[in-house]
Amino acid sequence: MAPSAIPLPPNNILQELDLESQQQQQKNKCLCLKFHDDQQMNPFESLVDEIKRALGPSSGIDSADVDVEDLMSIMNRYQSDEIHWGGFAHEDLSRNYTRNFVDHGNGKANLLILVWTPGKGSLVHDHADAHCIMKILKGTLQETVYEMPSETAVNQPLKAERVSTFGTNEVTYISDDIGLHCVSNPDPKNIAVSLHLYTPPWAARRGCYCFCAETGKKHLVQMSNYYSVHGKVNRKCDN
Ligand SMILES: N[C@@H](CS(=O)O)C(=O)O
Ligand SMILES: [Fe+2]
Repeated sequence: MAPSAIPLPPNNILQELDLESQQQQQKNKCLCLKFHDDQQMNPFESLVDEIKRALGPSSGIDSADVDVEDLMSIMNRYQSDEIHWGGFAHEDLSRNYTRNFVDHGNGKANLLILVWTPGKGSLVHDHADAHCIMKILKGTLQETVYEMPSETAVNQPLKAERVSTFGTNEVTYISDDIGLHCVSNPDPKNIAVSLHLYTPPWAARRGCYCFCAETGKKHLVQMSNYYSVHGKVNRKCDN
């Protein structure tokens, strides 16, 4: 059917043919534009776009209805290639790892690329009541999960539940309902890189707690400062 913006003269075949060809040209133009857009987005950018669509529009920050399995399968489908995300991944061997901001997921999330120094890792920490999905983009990461200590426990060592190793392209999930964790790069020579989706972005707003494994004592750490933002290094970063 002809679009209402272009009225079709019923008895003029030439004009009708002309209109059909105009419509076809318009369709081709649309396809070209779409193709052009897709061509401009590399597969990592398409992944970010897909994550944002899954998170939904910026209608409210609370992601109680977030579909973790859907987000995990979106992240699983992406085949990591450094050429796609290398611009975000800043390494700094003077730190255990760098936190590089990629996107805020329509205001509902924090999407970060972390670059892990060989042999170094994070402190034991919680995730500020948010979902955390992690995909390994390069190398290997080791995760130790601990039981969440009870609020009343004083001077009690944390209980380690399991240690897992994840290789490139693997995806894993943690939340405070599962427990605490720490992550490290076991490779003595090569960096590792991971993509982390936090939703809602509570850690960036409120910070998260780091725990001493021997005593269970915790302290709040601010997580709102990034080593780089959209690929550009932030010289004032202090965490
Ligand atoms: N959740 C940590 C990284 S990891 O150890 O999972 C962070 O955002 O710094
Ligand atoms: Fe974590």
